[in-house]
Formats: sequence, C-alpha cells, structure tokens
Amino acid sequence: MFVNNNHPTERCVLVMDVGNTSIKWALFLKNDIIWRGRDHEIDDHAFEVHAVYFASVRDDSNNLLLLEEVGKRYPNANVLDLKVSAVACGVENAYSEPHRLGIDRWLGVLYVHSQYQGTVVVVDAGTAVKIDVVNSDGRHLGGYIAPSSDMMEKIVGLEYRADPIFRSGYDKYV
Ligand SMILES: Nc1ncnc2c1ncn2[C@@H]1O[C@H](COP(=O)(O)OP(=O)(O)OP(=O)(O)O)[C@@H](O)[C@H]1O
Ligand SMILES: CC(C)(CO)[C@@H](O)C(=O)NCCC(=O)O
Repeated sequence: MFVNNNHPTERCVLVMDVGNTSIKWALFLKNDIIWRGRDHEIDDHAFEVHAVYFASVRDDSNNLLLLEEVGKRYPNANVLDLKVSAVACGVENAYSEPHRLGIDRWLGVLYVHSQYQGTVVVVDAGTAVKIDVVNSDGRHLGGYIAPSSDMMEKIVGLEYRADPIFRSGYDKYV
C-alpha cells in the first residue's frame, strides 16, 4: 500500500490493511514506513497519528466496530475509509460495478501500476490468493480469487491425514 503524495507528508499516517484473518498496520512518516505490525502489536505503542487510512475487506458491522475503536484511539486523526472506484491513479477498474472488487485487490493494482510501466500480474497471498492483471495503459483486466493452500486443506479435511506429504504450509519451505 502507498501513501498519496498530496497528503501533508510531515505527519504520521497509519495505514490499516484489514484482511479476513488479520489486521496489518504500517506507520508512515513522509514516504517511509517507520513501524509495521500485525493485530494487537499496535497495543504496545502510543503513536501520535495525524491520519488513518483504513482499507478493509470485512463486512459493514465489523468495519463499524473497528472504525469506532480507531476513533477512540486516535481522536485527533483524520480517518479515511478507502473505497474502490471506477478510475483512480490512472487505472480503470475492470468491474462494471466497481465497488464489488475487493479494496485489497484495488490498492495492489494501483500501487503496482504506479511503480511499473508494463503489463503486470499481481499476486497477493493471504487467507485467499488474489491474482490481478493491469496493462501498461492502466486498464485493469480483471483477475481471480482462489483459496489459499491452508484453506483448501481445511475444506477437504487434509489436516486430519497422518501422512505429512498431504500437508502444506510455507513455513516448511523457508
Ligand atoms: N507468503 C505467504 N505464503 C503462503 N501463505 C501465506 C503467506 N503469507 C501469509 N500466508 C498465510 O495466509 C493466511 C493469512 O495471511 P494474511 O493475514 O496476510 O491474510 P489476510 O490479509 O487476512 O487475508 P485476505 O487478504 O485474503 O483477506 C495465513 O494462514 C498465513 O499463514
Ligand atoms: C476475496 C477477498 C475477501 C480477499 O481478501 C477480497 O478481495 C474481497 O472482498 N473481494 C470482493 C470480491 C472480488 O474482488 O471480486
């Protein structure tokens, strides 16, 4: 995710990437990330935050609770609830109903297009795996959503098998 250069960059911006499994936090000062964390790791810090960029794929009721909590924690911060649009940062959304695209996918595509001029495939591995394509003209060509290997194992019950060959998990391969 990236912070819009039009924002007053002398100040700290806290970016929240709210996924299905976890919340990822990144604290920006100017264009640098000065701290990052996951879920409750933020509780150990009393950052002075001037703006919060909130990007969530969760449902409205969950988002309301989270935004309420953010408002309490950072009462002086300007909170921006980021939404998907038809066009942004020189990229045209492939969806005829733009709001149906996940904000995580949209921000990934916007960031990648701002960094690379050619046609790019964006792969985002989380609870789900998202694959999106954006071409050099800034046209988002759409993409795919697939279950992660963890999710597939749960769906088909592989975690109950004894033979480890059926088990995946990226921690075994690093
Ligand atoms: N680089 C990786 N390779 C494989 N699995 C990963 C990787 N990073 C995270 N995971 C797995 O993805 C799952 C969730 O990760 P993460 O918290 O990033 O997703 P999320 O943002 O909540 O999901 P989503 O964006 O799909 O809603 C965890 O089960 C984690 O083990
Ligand atoms: C698929 C998830 C939940 C993955 O985080 C997210 O990208 C989302 O809510 N997408 C909406 C559906 C779509 O992008 O087509």
